[in-house]
Amino acid sequence: MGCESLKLERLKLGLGERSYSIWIGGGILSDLSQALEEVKFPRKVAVVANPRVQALYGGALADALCACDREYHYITIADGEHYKNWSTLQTIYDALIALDFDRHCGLIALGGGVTGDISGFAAATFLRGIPYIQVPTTLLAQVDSSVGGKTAINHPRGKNLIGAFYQPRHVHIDVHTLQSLDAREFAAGMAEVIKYGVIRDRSFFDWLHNHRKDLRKRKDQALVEAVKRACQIKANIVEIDEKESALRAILNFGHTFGHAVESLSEYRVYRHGEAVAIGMVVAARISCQLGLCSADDIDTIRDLLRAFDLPVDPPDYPLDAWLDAMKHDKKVQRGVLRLVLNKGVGDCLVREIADPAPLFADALKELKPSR
Ligand SMILES: NC(=O)c1ccc[n+]([C@@H]2O[C@H](COP(=O)([O-])OP(=O)(O)OC[C@H]3O[C@@H](n4cnc5c(N)ncnc54)[C@H](O)[C@@H]3O)[C@@H](O)[C@H]2O)c1
Ligand SMILES: O=C(O)C(=O)C[C@@H](O)[C@H](O)[C@H](O)COP(=O)(O)O
Ligand SMILES: [Zn+2]
Repeated sequence: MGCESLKLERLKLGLGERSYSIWIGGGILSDLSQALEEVKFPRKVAVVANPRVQALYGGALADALCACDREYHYITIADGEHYKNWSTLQTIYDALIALDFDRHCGLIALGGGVTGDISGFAAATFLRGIPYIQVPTTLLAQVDSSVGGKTAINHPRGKNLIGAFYQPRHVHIDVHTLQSLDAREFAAGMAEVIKYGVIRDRSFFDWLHNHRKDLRKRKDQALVEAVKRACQIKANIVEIDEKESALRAILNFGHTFGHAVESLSEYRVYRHGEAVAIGMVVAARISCQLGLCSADDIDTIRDLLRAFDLPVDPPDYPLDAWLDAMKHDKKVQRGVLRLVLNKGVGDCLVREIADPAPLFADALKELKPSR
């Protein structure tokens, strides 16, 4: 693991008056003032974080907020995917009301994707919308959830079923925060990074393969490059289709099955990224069955996931349970499941699947760990 000095990278996500910058650097957590001034962020701020992240980075962020003359308050939420729910959202609303927040106050989400998604949804709905900033501290949040404005909470029957599209004013990514992540969380983030290569960019996929050792060692330069390329791919897609009327659905590769893995296991067993890793292998298998990729392509994808110690084998639930869980996927149209399928490695498409049962039965049989 290393902390070399790094150039600040600035990306732009262009959405007219809702455009914002994504800054990526090392050690930039303590230097938020320029970004806050650029977006005229409110003077009264609430930072949402869980106890672990608050203990690690709350002090540095508090110093940064003091340095730019912000009145700040911390709102502490419980740690874990199974707390991405109504009750935690209510905790945030209660705190904002107790702090006399008005529309000229702002939220900062400091943490992983759970904190980012729930804080973003609180910001979207409190007083019908207050400004917020994403300060992601997991790899998954830095490459995916902090960018693009999908905010949500889970429902026991399905992932992210209650939410809103609501863009942040700024995304502030400090890759040095990734040094304190445990190995499992780091790997979970790599699943979403690999996703971008599979759906959109073969050269990025190959770069990930060639730099897997540096990435596993969390070398700063490799991390910045991976985060930057991932955010750029996502930003390009969101700029074209902010609200997922078409193209954006490809960012859901591996998620139809992955979300079913999460909800069937009650959000307590698999990290989101782990579930997506399994879901991508299932999607690749179905792509192969439909003639869109070769068996070698499945192996290529699975091998890179395994190189980061990600799970690739679907857990053992009955076929009916899988099919029922996938009914709640947001890509379903008029009751028909739509899957994102890879064309080789580096390209993909979305296809309606009128009769998913035989395809999934076959994929699950083929992917049984004993083969
Ligand atoms: N909105 C989107 O576009 C989008 C995209 C992808 C995923 N998501 C959502 O993101 C969530 C998953 O996010 P996640 O993987 O970041 O999980 P998470 O937010 O639960 O964070 C994982 C763990 O890492 C800890 N942590 C955070 N930063 C740390 C750090 N720097 N050092 C040490 N520990 C740290 C957290 O306390 C937590 O225990 C899911 O709910 C998923 O649905 C949303
Ligand atoms: O940004 C998107 O669009 C994505 O689909 C990114 C996914 O990685 C992410 O997990 C997202 O939250 C899933 O969206 P959902 O609409 O299926 O809940
Ligand atoms: Zn995801």
